Amino acid sequence: MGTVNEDLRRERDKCTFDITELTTLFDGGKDKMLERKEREELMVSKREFEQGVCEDLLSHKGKYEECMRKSIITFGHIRQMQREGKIKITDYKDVLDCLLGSGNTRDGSPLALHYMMFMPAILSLATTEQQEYWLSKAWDCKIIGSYAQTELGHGTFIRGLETIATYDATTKEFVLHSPTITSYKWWPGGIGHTANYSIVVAQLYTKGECHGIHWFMVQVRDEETHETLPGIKLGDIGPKMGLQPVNNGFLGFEHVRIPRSHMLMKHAQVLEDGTYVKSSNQKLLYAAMVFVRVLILSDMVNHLSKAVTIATRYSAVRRQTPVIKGGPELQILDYATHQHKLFINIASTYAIRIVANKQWEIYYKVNDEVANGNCTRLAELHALACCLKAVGTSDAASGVERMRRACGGQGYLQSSYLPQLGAFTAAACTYEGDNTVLLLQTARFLVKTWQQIDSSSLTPTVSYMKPASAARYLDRWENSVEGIIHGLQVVAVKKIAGCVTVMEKRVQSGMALEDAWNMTSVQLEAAAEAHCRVILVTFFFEGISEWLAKASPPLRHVLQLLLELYAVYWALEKMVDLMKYTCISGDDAEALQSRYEQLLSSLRPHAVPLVDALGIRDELLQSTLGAYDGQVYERLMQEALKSPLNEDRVNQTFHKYLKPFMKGKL
Ligand SMILES: CCCCCCCCCCCCCCCCCC(=O)SCCNC(=O)CCNC(=O)[C@H](O)C(C)(C)COP(=O)(O)OP(=O)(O)OC[C@H]1O[C@@H](n2cnc3c(N)ncnc32)[C@H](O)[C@@H]1OP(=O)(O)O
Ligand SMILES: Cc1cc2nc3c(=O)[nH]c(=O)nc-3n(C[C@H](O)[C@H](O)[C@H](O)COP(=O)(O)OP(=O)(O)OC[C@H]3O[C@@H](n4cnc5c(N)ncnc54)[C@H](O)[C@@H]3O)c2cc1C
Repeated sequence: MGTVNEDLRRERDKCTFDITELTTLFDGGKDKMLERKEREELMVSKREFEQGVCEDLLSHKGKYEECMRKSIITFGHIRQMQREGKIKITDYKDVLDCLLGSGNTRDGSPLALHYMMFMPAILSLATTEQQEYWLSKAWDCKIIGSYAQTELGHGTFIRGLETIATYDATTKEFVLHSPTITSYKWWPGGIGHTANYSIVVAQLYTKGECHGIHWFMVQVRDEETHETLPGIKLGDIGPKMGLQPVNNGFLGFEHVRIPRSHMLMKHAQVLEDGTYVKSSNQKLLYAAMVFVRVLILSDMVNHLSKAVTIATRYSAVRRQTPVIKGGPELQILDYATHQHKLFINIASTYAIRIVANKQWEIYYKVNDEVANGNCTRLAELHALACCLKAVGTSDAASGVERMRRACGGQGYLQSSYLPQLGAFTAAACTYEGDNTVLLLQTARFLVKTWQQIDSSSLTPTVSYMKPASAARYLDRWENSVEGIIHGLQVVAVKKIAGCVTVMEKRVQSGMALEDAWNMTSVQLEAAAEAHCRVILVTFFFEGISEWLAKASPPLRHVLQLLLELYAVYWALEKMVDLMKYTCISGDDAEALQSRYEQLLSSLRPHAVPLVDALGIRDELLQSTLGAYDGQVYERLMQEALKSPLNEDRVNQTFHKYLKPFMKGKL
């Protein structure tokens, strides 16, 4: 729009640190930042980018079609980069990072699952030869894939899936069948009208015996005509709360035959004669889910970055109520309650970015170990990925909702882009494992760790449990980031220990272990969350310390404020637990509250620069409220005028219904 809103300009004039310096750290280095900017520049400069109608105004079908057009721009660009050797399948995480961070659609993409699940599943579950065959096709988008695991009847309990794959040794084929309505695959992204292949999860039967769920490559549509193949039943599942163009669908099989080579056999195999060869570790079969959970945490950074950018810029522009009679109305950003809404979410954005990067490091390390036959840390990685996915998506979802409310009524408009971000983050709380279920998986690991604490050495992410349970550790409280981390560690350990004690008592009183677990599961979920809070604050602390070593003094100061705000906020949120389990006093708690309020004031001048540093360009932010120039009111009006309802001065329903109704004729 051109001129920058005066209030926003003033915010930027006051900036005390080098924004590019912070963007460089956030992006993971200068090269990565430049690559991202170059990629985004290329993408938005494409002629096709601007064309088309606003997705929000389209029908369910229209959204799919428009998003397909736009997705091809992004995915075409990714393929081009890959053909030029700029990105490699070995750096698959980076491929996904570019894809998710620089996506140009408003509400997801029908090709998302191809990259987010289909290819990761091939990488995790296919043999080298299978990868050579399938990945090259998928990587070049010669085939488009989906991932069909969830069924109408079962999502969480995957051992209860009903789709059957029976091996026929006479023809060396598997026969896929959906025996009941509840066995129909339900939710696979892209299956509705986009994918021609899908990875399908089914109960494997060979030589009359069931060996549990396994993963199969199944062609569902003709590669040329895109017609559904015989025996395959599929379609779209209809409008959802969001992510309309992701093209989630249903899929069923009527005795569909696929070659033996289409079972993904990296970990378990069926030999030609039908002999089943078990995986050295059956949990490796779940490897793709771990990868995607790790990926989802990274994706939350994109959504939260957008939400805080929109809300913070809008809050600098929006003025409401003079605090002194006759004086100017205040920027809403100046209200402490407003800072309380915004700043923790700005801090969370930085925290989740750092934690997600650390999780990737652990993921790759453990994966290398597994590739060399060492599965010692597999359970730990699973527990970590589960709780970080659960707490990360839940924090992102509540953060986005808070940003929506921080924008008042305007935040409720689709043109603000906050409702779509809300739908993205809400979906992430459910897909790839419902958050409660995942926290209970982490709790299971924590309980086992606690029960073996004296007899075995602890893996790194739970190593704090031993010192934190020592009496000496409990006797001190310190109002500092390190002190808060100690306190949160004590809380986590005490909660886990408490759950074990309660369960033991219940079992001793005659309850079955499973019932005792179920009855204690509200506490178990909370214990897993407490453990995750330890991880989040600790990783953020470690990551910021690394950034501080590279940062110039003005930036260092702001980063320290951000870290401290994050730690103090969570100490205050968890005050009941801290009071219950540590020696924190009422005075300490009051001092923390007062420090928190000081931190809000200290961060106030840095709010706009901190979101500018997230580096989201307007074309990707796609928000009337969040654009860099802050011309909020002009954009809101412009978008409102595009509403199809404004095409007619008098809508036909006036004559058809309203007028007769008002005249008492209807
Ligand atoms: C233009 C371009 C723009 C691009 C923009 C892009 C926009 C994006 C758009 C959005 C895209 C949407 C993407 C959506 C992707 C979602 C896909 C899905 O949901 S797919 C569907 C996802 N569905 C789900 O996630 C389903 C969730 N359910 C599950 O994962 C499982 O059923 C379960 C884990 C809960 C239990 O499983 P069960 O077999 O009953 O296990 P038990 O409890 O009996 O425990 C047995 C033992 O196993 C252990 N263990 C378990 N897992 C693992 C593991 N992974 N590893 C290691 N170990 C593991 C466990 O610890 C235990 O150990 P121990 O204690 O015995 O030693
Ligand atoms: C937008 C979106 C995209 C998706 N994409 C795909 C896809 O591409 N491919 C695919 O296969 N699937 C996909 N899914 C499905 C998704 O993975 C499942 O919805 C998810 O795993 C939850 O399973 P469910 O829906 O069966 O819920 P349920 O398991 O029925 O859960 C319902 C409720 O019961 C609770 N519950 C269930 N079991 C337990 C338990 N043991 N202990 C305590 N509480 C429990 C849960 O916490 C939850 O609150 C997608 C879902 C969404 C929303």
